[in-house]
Amino acid sequence: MVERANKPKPPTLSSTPGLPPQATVTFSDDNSRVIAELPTGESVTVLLYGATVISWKDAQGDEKLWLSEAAKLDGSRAVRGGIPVVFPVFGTAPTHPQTKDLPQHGFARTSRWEFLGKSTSESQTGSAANGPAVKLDFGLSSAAPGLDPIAAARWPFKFNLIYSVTLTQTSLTTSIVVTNDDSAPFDCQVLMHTYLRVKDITAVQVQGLADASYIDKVDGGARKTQSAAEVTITGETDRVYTPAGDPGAGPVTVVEAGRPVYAVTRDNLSNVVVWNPWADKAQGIADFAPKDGFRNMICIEPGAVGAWQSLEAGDAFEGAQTITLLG
Ligand SMILES: O=P(O)(O)OC[C@H]1O[C@H](O)[C@H](O)[C@@H](O)[C@@H]1O
Repeated sequence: MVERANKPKPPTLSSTPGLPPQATVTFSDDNSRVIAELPTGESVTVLLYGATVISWKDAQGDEKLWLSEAAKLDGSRAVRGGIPVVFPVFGTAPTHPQTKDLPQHGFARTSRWEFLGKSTSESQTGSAANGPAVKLDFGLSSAAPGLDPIAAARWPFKFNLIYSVTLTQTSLTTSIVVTNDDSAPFDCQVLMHTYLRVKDITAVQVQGLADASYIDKVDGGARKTQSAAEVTITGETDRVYTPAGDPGAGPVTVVEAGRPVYAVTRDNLSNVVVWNPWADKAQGIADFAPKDGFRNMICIEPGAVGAWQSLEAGDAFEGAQTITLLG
């Protein structure tokens, strides 16, 4: 049962001018969520609350993201699942003067964003046409009526965020541009808290993090190095990885029962958080359901959270992730 804060307007459906009829992309915007569906059946749903991607389905209708059955979709709390946007602080930062009073993961995920519009194009893989792609743009600024009021009062900077969600037949890209519209500099962190759906967490291996340094939040923030070639999940896992080299260098790949299923590539996002609450922690998270749902999810969270992004007045920061379906 979907809960809504306001009585929705009737959905509006429209096709896309500029594309041939057989390539019609379908849109629905009911003032609480935006849905886009490619002619081949892939779809994405974005809740305006938090600009949270709450569903990404392939052409067969198979869901790629994990969303808690107890997730609140009515704006009463951050969505448990999908892809919440973390800004301007990851976790909490009690010793950082600018963000010390903000709630966990900031306020982007608890603000109502504005839908700025949609655009379509032909996506390419190398030189091959890859069908239509659709891009949905969302905005949140310090002047927005939907800004979380409590959080905004605790972070009094002028800012602008543009968040874009791009769907192709084989991938989902989320990208963010943070602009400092203030006359003073500010520090921020950004992260895309992606809950990927898996069939059985005990059969999952995460590749692409070998030799990366990480902070182990389950072990009191100890600094470690990933010695095994693959990360496997056998208990509560909460690690902030900093892979060496350029963020664009190589994907983080989720392999399930020996079969690669997702490749996550990063653009200008230096960190990757790997999170699974496992049984005990899931038990204590009120909106986590079913309680054994930790078996069907793994969070792979690209972000810029290992250090502060210091933006001078007028400066911008841009980062993106692309999740590609494999196999
Ligand atoms: O419960 P939330 O505020 O949504 O946070 C969920 C999780 O987010 C990240 O993955 C952090 O690394 C975890 O420490 C945290 O538990």
